[in-house]
Amino acid sequence: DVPVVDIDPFSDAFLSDPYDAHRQMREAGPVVWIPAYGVYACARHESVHAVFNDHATYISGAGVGLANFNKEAPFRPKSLILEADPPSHTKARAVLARILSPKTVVQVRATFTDEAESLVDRLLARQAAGEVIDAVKDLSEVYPLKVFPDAVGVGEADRENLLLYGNMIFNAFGPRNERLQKSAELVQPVTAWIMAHCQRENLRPGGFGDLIYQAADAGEITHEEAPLLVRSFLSAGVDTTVNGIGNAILCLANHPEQYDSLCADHTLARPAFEEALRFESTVQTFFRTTSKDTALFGVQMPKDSKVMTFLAAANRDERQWPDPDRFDIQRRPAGHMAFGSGIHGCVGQVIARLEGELVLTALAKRVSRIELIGAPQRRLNNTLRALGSMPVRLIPA
Ligand code: HEM
Ligand SMILES: CC(C)Cc1ccc(C(=O)O)cc1
Repeated sequence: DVPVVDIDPFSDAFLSDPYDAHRQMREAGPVVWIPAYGVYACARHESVHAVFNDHATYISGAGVGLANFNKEAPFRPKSLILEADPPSHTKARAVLARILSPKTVVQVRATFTDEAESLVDRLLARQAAGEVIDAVKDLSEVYPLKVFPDAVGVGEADRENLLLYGNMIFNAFGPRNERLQKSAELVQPVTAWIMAHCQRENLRPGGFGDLIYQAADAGEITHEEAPLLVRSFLSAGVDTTVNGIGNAILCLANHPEQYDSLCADHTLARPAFEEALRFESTVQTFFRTTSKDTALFGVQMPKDSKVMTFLAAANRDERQWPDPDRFDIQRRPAGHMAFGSGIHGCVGQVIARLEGELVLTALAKRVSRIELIGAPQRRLNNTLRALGSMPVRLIPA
């Protein structure tokens, strides 16, 4: 029967350094049982991929966190896309996929590029004037908070609410632990601010948010659904890229020879960002729920069971990747699970890749080395691999 793995995947120790426990779970089998939370778990690439690609057996409608919406009320009104199954998922997905499309990337690339290059220029000027630059507070938290809300059409004021909200939402996919309670202390004012900025009158005409209301005008979705889909942009569109970019900068600071290759060939910016997503996996875990009694790689699971998928563990599975614990920007990590897979695979990934590419390119053009001048501080989160601070010296090119 199912191998048991006695770990707590939401403890500080695990979240600070999960890699040995990932290996333990992979070695134990394709599907294991975590008694601490009463969940099945998949840490191998083959089983994580299998779960994401069978959306009828492993559903999202009962929540993609630890909480089973068949048994307890959601932390907030359900997402119409993330926490939905076909057929309702299909229409919402089509609307967001059209807004966050490769064509959109062409339209925003110049603006996103200017923002990245001018931000790095300003950081070098501040450093030359004697300031210590923090690659999290001054760069990876700043850039996504400028370009994406601008594109959605959110006003400039109080945007730090987007970071507070993201932190809370990603904690809410985990257990109701002290970490979630702390981040939920602000839930009232932050949620009020978020919902206000999902209303059409607070969204710039023609921005990504307004385009959702235009889809409602065209009858693709209802006007009641529109604000909740804008909420999806505000929930998923910032804290993810903040940490995707932060993790990529840390990887390059920790592997200067890789950064040298990037500086010698800027076309490596996109593969470098992709390899950082594989190596550090911004989104570490999330869940599905079995829609019927089923068996996965020989392990029987009853209907209504929670299945925890460890994307970060799948992304370092030696059965899938040669030398998986080596950060290598020349690797082509196609097939990684950092954006998920299947019908719920990240609908914003083209925007995420654009932001990552442009920040790394702006750095590679102007900075010959990123030196850590103090230990980076992690920001522990139930779901995200996140950084709190990273003091650096940016050696000008
Ligand atoms: C490095 C950045 C990002 C990472 C690592 C990431 C990761 C993911 C993952 C793993 C999923 C799958 C969730 C599931 O299968 O249940 C997902 C879905 C999603 N992502 Fe991203 N994401 C990123 C950036 C973005 C951005 C910039 C947006 C823009 C709005 C976005 C919007 C969404 C939405 C709406 C979904 C739900 C899609 C669906 O359920 O069909 N994400 N993302
Ligand atoms: C990695 C995913 C779980 C990120 C995410 C969060 C929230 C939403 C939403 O629709 O609110 C969608 C995607």
